[in-house]
Amino acid sequence: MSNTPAIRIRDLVKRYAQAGSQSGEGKLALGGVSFDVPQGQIFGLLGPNGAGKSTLINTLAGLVMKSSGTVEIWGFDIDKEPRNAKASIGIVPQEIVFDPFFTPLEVLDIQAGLYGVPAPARRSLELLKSVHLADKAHAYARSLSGGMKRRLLIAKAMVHTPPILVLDEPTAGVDVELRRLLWELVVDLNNQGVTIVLTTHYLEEAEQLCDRIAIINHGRLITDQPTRDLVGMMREKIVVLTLDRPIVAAPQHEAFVKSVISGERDLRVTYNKDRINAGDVLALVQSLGYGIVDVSTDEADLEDVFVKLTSTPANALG
Ligand SMILES: Nc1ncnc2c1ncn2[C@@H]1O[C@H](COP(=O)(O)OP(=O)(O)OP(=O)(O)O)[C@@H](O)[C@H]1O
Repeated sequence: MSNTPAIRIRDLVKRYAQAGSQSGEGKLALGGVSFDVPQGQIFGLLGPNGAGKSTLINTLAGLVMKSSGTVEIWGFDIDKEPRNAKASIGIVPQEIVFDPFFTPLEVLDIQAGLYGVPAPARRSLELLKSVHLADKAHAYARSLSGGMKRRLLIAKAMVHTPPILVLDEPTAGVDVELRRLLWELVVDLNNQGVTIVLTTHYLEEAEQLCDRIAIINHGRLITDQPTRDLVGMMREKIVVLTLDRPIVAAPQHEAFVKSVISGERDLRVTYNKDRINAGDVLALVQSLGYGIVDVSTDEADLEDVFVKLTSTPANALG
């Protein structure tokens, strides 16, 4: 298992059947996606709404039947060895669903039973401790706060001690404090050797947390890189200048990626930060006889990369 990826996805296609459609043409949610999730990493799966993230995760969870392609989880093909594949992955769903009349301890015991974990091997209390819910072990699930329920979902996904944990939008709509707690939990689990896959809308957190990021858009993989490299891709910086008089023509330079007049006296220059710096840009503008009244700069981050990579319009997918 040492070099096998935790998850291996090849040419994954999912076309949802369209109700009432006679043609067999449905909604193409995944149009042939291939990538690996390396073992031991925190892997971020990002994409705009409707990109296909949930479809992909639900395929891993066995909740969505793929149309074609192969998926291996911990080396087990989900078609050929579904039980082993299922035993190797824990999924934390987006939706919170519990029977309100069970206590957290019962929720975990029942889930362990469903996974065939024998009673002596169950770690329900230990899991509750690890998600800071030990004091709620005997409370009704309905009495838990939203944040507690989310933590219980993480514990529930771990009852069979899977080597891979997948979290679908774990922090959507939760407050900053709880978000931090959830991320700490994720990092703790990862430090214990669990490979983590998560989807999130919070790019700043993905940037801080994930070792590697894949971005999908319109059902296609558009990038899959170490986070460092992805952010490093943005070699561009922007400086916005307000000048002392109307600009006749936007100054150009070979190190400028773009130079545009953004207002009568405003100039917006995108430049390659490996080649020149903001001071050089200012000096160039001044050398053309303009006085500079105001300056601001903009640093690229994952958000810029994301916008840049996902701003392409939908292609032939339909
Ligand atoms: N059961 C379904 N039947 C038909 N179309 C579906 C179904 N589920 C999802 N889709 C469509 O497939 C595409 C991908 O949806 P999916 O939920 O996987 O995207 P997502 O990236 O998870 O989006 P979000 O971030 O909004 O959850 C969307 O166009 C969606 O409308």
